[in-house]
Amino acid sequence: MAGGFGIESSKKGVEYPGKVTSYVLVTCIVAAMGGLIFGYDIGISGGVTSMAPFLIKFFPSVYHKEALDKSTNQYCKFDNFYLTMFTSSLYLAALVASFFASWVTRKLGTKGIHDAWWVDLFCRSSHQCLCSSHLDAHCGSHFVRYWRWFLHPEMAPYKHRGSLNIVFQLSITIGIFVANLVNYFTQNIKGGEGWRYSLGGAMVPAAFIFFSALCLPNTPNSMLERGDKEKARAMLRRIRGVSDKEIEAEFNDLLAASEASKLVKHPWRNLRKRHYRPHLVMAVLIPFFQQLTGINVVMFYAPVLFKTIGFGDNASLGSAVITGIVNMMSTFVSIYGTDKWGRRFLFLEGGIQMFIFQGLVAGFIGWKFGLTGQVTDLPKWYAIILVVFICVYVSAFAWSWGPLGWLVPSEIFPLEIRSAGQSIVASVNMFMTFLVAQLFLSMLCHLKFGLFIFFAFFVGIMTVYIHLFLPETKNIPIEEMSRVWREHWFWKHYVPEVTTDV
Ligand SMILES: OC[C@H]1O[C@](O)(CO)[C@@H](O)[C@@H]1O
Repeated sequence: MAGGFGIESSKKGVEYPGKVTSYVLVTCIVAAMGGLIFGYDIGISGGVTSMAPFLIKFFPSVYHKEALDKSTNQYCKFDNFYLTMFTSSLYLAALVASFFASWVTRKLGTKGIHDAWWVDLFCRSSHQCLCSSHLDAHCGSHFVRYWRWFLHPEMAPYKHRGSLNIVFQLSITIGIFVANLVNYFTQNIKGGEGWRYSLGGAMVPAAFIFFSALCLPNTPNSMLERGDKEKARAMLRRIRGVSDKEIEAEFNDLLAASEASKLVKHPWRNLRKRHYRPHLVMAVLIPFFQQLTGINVVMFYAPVLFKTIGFGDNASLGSAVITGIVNMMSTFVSIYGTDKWGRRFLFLEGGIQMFIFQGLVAGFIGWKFGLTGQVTDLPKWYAIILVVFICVYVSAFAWSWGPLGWLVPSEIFPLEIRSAGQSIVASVNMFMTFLVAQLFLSMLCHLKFGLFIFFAFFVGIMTVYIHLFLPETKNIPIEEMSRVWREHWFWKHYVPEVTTDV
């Protein structure tokens, strides 16, 4: 039964039969393609903004400061409000969209939201054309992108839920890597128009998603929410790949949860109730902290960052490809380990590793660039070590906060507050992503190498926070999740044994 709700399941540790059917796999893969396009957008803009022809065309003042004025303090050479708006505006659009996603999901079901991808395709086609104006609006089509994956945790058998869910993050990292690679090659296109291909390339995954979205099914939960009982049963059977009889227990639990959730008239108000305090706190703090790892400094601005520390054009974009590969490959560690070692272990290990290597990056940059940001010669070994440090930091994020920052929130909400809770997660994530994207270059200019100490400080805090407040959620069916709070040393004061008010 949905955790923290009146009709709590008494079957502690209940096991529902189910296989990883091809249906589950295909559904997860197709849905995860949403991540691909998200990742592409993350990876593409930083590379483009480091390309001279792009800067000359749209940001000539930045170009002059960066390329021509050799006396410039290195920390500040890219600091420009409009340049960061070019990247951050995407996440502002996504923020607005994530508010509507909850409503659309309830009205149209999960499939309705997938089908809204045509909006995306349309916007992407216009994207490249619009690029000839000063600040490309970037299109508000991020509408549903961040939302959709959350709707699927119940489709995976709970013992594999972690690994399957992380396919979404994996696809984000693939998207980022592809974008890095595209930038690396387009920068050399003759005539200086390479950036057009980079930005226009986003249409490819958009088209893929449009066509594949047509085959995505609704989840059983979503069908139940809209009253299609028999269809929901058939879908659950298909997804689990077992007989009618074997899904009976799970179906009845889903049904009861769904009926209970229909009684809920005010999910937003409910979320503020005391026994949902742990959920609310996690919904805000997990995405908040995920972005305060500073990961998007590397993901968005790696080429700009590498140029800042003295790399040439090719080396900057090449190094971004390397961080992209590391990010992608390390996500497999999480896919392998999350259901084996648990969420807490990965969070804690990843946090400690990020803390150490962010400190090293800060120390290393500070050592050569000091407070003035003036530097004359940078030996090759220095550059290599710095890239290695950044890669070790990225790998830690990629097997911890990256995937788990989505996975854990997707599995802790009981059905009756799920859409409201997940709306908060997506909104906080997008808001923080926007802030980091918008403020990074200016913070680098003012805090200098201390910026990496700033992020390391938050990584320290979030690691302690996880240690103290996040219960282990591996191998717990979503319907039984409330017990992890009831058994937690702190949250048990908020989540009583039986809760009746909805
Ligand atoms: O792989 C790195 C990417 O992962 C995310 O945290 C999303 O989970 C993005 O904000 C980041 O750019």
